[in-house]
Amino acid sequence: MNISIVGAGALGSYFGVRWSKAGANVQFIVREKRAAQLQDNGLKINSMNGDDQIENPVIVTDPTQAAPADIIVVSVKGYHLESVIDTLEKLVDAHTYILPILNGVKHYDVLTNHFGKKKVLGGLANIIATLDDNGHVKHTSKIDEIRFGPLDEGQIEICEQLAEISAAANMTSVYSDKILTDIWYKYMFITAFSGITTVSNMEIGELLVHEETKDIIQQLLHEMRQIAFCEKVDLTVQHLEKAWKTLYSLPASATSSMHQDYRKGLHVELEHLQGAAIELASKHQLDIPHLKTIYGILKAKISL
Ligand SMILES: NC(=O)C1=CN([C@@H]2O[C@H](COP(=O)(O)OP(=O)(O)OC[C@H]3O[C@@H](n4cnc5c(N)ncnc54)[C@H](OP(=O)(O)O)[C@@H]3O)[C@@H](O)[C@H]2O)C=CC1
Ligand SMILES: CC(C)(CO)C(=O)C(=O)O
Repeated sequence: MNISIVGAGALGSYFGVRWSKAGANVQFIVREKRAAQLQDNGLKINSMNGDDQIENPVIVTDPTQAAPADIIVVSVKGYHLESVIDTLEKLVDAHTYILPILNGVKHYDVLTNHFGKKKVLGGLANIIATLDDNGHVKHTSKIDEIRFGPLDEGQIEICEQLAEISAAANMTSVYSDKILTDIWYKYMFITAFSGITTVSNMEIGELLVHEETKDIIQQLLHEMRQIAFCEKVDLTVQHLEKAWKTLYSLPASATSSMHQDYRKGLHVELEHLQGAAIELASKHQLDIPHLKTIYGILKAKISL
């Protein structure tokens, strides 16, 4: 299988290396700075599930020079999505599918508006990873799950092919026949988790102490569930319980990637996650006071 990765950051590099080692032809579509780093240092992953590396990754800076791909994995941050549309236009041909693995849902509208619903597969990732100063992947928990599935009947075959190569890779992969629900479950979870950790600048262990704080998290999850319902995605009470259980299962020092980015002074996906949720709520005239409060405070904090 030929896989192009657009966004060779933490996630794109991690899964790209694992697929490559399983026998896929993987090329990384990158900008000049990342290209230089990959040429100088190679592509390595340091992982609790086993280190791995590609000495000479296939690096492409001009998308018109890229080899045709069966699947283009999009793993940029939400705020960079618009900037890769041009690149994707040069990469997509009649046979190519796009697999986004960003958090959130807003990118599905952007991608399907440009490329059509038949082209865009459903995907998400559950992993805690970042790039170190050498541009190597630091994967810091046992979880390294990529989850994907068809959003359209015509996508079943390509998802099955991806499942086959992924099963041979040293990572966890799940072919889901209810990927839209999975994407929304993750969106509910991450919007609450990233919102509360970033706004408070606190880790999860510190946040699960007082009933009053826990109530805010519950309300955030509940508001996200209401938005999902209006978008015709039925997140059940069991989904809420699962989110709650997951929060309790995390080590006390765990936090969201948004909070980690905030602490490093990096740009955060506020508009892509909480901002987009507020837009959807407003379309459905839903009252979501907790999400709006978190968003309003974060907006002020990140513009400091
Ligand atoms: N990190 C994590 O643990 C998790 C992240 N996620 C989600 O996955 C998504 C990706 O996150 P993550 O991997 O951490 O992000 P990173 O910031 O590590 O990687 C994003 C990469 O996209 C590249 N990029 C941006 N614009 C372009 C462009 N125009 N052309 C080519 N490459 C480009 C950046 O490269 P450059 O160096 O050129 O800027 C960067 O390397 C996010 O939505 C995040 O929320 C989900 C689960 C866990
Ligand atoms: C919660 C986690 C680590 C799960 O993948 C995540 O998606 C994030 O923090 O962005």
